[in-house]
Amino acid sequence: MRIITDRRKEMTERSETEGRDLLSKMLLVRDENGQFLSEMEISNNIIGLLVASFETTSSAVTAVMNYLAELPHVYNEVLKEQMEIAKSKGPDELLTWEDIEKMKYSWNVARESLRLTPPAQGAFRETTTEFNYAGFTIPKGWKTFWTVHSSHKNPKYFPEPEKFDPSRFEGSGPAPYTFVPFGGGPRMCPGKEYARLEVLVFMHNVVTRFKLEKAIPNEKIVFYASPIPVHGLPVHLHPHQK
Ligand code: HEM
Repeated sequence: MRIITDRRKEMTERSETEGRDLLSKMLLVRDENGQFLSEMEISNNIIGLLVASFETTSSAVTAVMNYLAELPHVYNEVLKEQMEIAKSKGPDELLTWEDIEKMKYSWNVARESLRLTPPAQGAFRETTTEFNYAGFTIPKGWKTFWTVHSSHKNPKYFPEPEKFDPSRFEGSGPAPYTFVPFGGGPRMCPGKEYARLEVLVFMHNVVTRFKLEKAIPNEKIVFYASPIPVHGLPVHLHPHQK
């Protein structure tokens, strides 16, 4: 809270009108009544953003690494795709947006990982109208919780739902609103594209350098807010032969 108070004072003294980072932008934004956000609201928003972005992405990256270590045929296909991209670049050249767009198989793998091991389990919605679901009447105004698992494991939309099969995402992919690791509708995750970038860049940098071997073969997955291997997924990294 003190950081927020000090920054507000500093910005007022300097008559700053352009936000240079998230905190200063939040200090400048006004609500529909022209009021600035309170320090408590700003603090809640920043903590909310950290919770929504950090643990989810870390869980997603960990789950992908776990599958790559466990499934050599999937790892080999990802390696092939990522090596093609790596070979097309100079030694210190950074990845570009065009490179990310080429990572089609890798993204199918990441999506299949998000389907089977989703970092977020669902979210709340308030019903705007009464409706019937599975023989139950849900009245208008009730708070409901939609879950990711019931859709992701539904054999009607995902045959052999427990099988890791990235080809489900080829072509037009799953039907709308059946693959929902980032939610859906107007409150869908705003960090979705950023998360895609983080996961794919991580995959590229690990796979093009190393083969992965799990240090604990049957490591248990536990749920805090997101699923995470109980010991943090220790792996042996074997550099590729030159
Ligand atoms: C793999 C990573 C991530 C997953 C699986 C994920 C998943 C989700 C889900 C399921 C929701 C609820 C959506 C809904 O109610 O329909 C959500 C909301 C949200 N996410 Fe993410 N998220 C991820 C990464 C991120 C990142 C990187 C950021 C920010 C940089 C972020 C920021 C948010 C915010 C602010 C909300 C609340 C949106 C609102 O209520 O309007 N998320 N996320």
